[in-house]
Amino acid sequence: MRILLLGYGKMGRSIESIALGRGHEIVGKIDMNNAGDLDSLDASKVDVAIEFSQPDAAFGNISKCLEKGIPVVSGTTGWLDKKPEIEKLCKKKGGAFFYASNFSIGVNIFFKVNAFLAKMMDAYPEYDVKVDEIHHTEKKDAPSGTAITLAEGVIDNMVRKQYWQNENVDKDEALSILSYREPDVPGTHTVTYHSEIDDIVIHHAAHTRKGFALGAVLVGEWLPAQKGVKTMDDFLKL
Ligand SMILES: NC(=O)C1=CN([C@@H]2O[C@H](COP(=O)(O)OP(=O)(O)OC[C@H]3O[C@@H](n4cnc5c(N)ncnc54)[C@H](OP(=O)(O)O)[C@@H]3O)[C@@H](O)[C@H]2O)C=CC1
Ligand SMILES: O=C(O)C1=N[C@H](C(=O)O)C[C@H](O)C1
Repeated sequence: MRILLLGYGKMGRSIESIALGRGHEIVGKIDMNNAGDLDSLDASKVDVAIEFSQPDAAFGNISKCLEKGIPVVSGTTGWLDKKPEIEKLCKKKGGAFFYASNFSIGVNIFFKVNAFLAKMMDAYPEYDVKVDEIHHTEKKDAPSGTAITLAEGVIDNMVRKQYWQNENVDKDEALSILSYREPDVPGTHTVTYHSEIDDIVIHHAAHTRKGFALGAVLVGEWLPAQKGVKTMDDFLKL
């Protein structure tokens, strides 16, 4: 597979290492310094683009690739207000686009457990629920994309929670997401149900970025044979 890396920071480098180990070729690396090179890129030399850049760069990167007919795997968080536009462009161009807030298999299992637990806890209003996330201090967005997906999983399955806020809020209908930044933490997420009597806690802690990077490469191997807007549910069939 000939892979174009959009974003060559912590994730781009980790994806490069996994991709080379699986026998793939890296045909280009785009970061802030050479972002203009994407405009003149020859799309016939690329099978798939893997995009882990930053919130203000993702939309431009992805739309340029889709315009050129390059399938795109994106993991950048913090730009999702513009995702509907990308999905429209993908359909218009007959292309392939994949987004996930988290590419780790473990987190995607955790998402399913979270939705199941929220449905069960809907019948027990004595429990309040919150989401905590901890990431490294260089992270540009808050809350994390993963925390937002977890919050959406609760809200979709629990009648009493209607929206999330990125602060501690004491309202029955609001779900608090609390964000913490600490050196070197790859990504830790916790969902806690608290009552006067006890706590029920589900927790995922990434030990390294390998799980995110491997997931992105595996999706990159799969996506070029697909058409349309795809998600982890299409890929993993959990
Ligand atoms: N979905 C998932 O599973 C995961 C998602 N992420 C997300 O991926 C993104 C990247 O994370 P991470 O690698 O840790 O961040 P880094 O800050 O380490 O890397 C970001 C990279 O993007 C580059 N960049 C900046 N502007 C552009 C541009 N216009 N075009 C292309 N590249 C550009 C930066 O270049 P320069 O170095 O020159 O500034 C840098 O190389 C974040 O949004 C993060 O939340 C992270 C882990 C897992
Ligand atoms: O920025 C990161 O590092 C991570 N970002 C993703 C997110 O915002 O959820 C995924 C992972 O937690 C690491």
